[in-house]
Amino acid sequence: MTTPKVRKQKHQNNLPKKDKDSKVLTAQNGGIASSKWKYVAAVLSGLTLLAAAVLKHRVAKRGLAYGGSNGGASILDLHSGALSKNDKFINVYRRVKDKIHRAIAEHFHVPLTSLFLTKPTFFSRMNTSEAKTMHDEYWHPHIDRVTYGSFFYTSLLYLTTYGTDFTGGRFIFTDQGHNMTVEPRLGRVSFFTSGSENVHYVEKLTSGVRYAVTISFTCDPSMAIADPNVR
Ligand SMILES: O=C(O)CCC(=O)C(=O)O
Ligand SMILES: [Fe+2]
Repeated sequence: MTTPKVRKQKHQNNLPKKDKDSKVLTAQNGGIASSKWKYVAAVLSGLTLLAAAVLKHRVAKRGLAYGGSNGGASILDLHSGALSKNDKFINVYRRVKDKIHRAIAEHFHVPLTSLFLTKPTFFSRMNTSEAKTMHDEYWHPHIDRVTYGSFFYTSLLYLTTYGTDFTGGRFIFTDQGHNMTVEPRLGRVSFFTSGSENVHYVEKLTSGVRYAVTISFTCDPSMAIADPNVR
């Protein structure tokens, strides 16, 4: 969505037909679905869900309202998420980031110490406005490792709910055999390996506004970004 490399993958835009084994993880059922390379978790609960709701209002909505593209997709790239507060720092998404970091390490059997936050890590907003630049074209099937370079693992935390806040905008994994559709839901987390095994796209929105956070991790220490030890 954010780099020119997306355009190079445009030839893949013949949207594949869903195979009969495809799974739809609906916004209502709150379930868990996984395969070897992907995992869609149940919604966050307790304080982490509260943290997601706070992120939606304080960072995604307010932050993106400060700018915004003329087309249908906007991002606010925060990388480490460090924010000055009085005489120290806080991290605006530490609670959810730590939770997802642990979950990826556990699911993919990677030691926590070999899994580093990388960039871009960003908030996104999508709406039904007509695309004005290629950065607005989020609906092309793509491979995150190609698009973003440093990603080994992609995670998505959804801040709005399909069917309530927007329509269209479902996330589709296109691989045959493990075809999966994810309906975003506030607090739902999805993570997957960022390579060619997980080609995916987001359907065009047909109404409303969709907010999400993409938090990405790498196993290459040279691509790690500072993750300040802040509270
Ligand atoms: O917001 C989403 O569900 C995914 C967006 C995406 O695929 C990307 O930014 O690379
Ligand atoms: Fe992607």
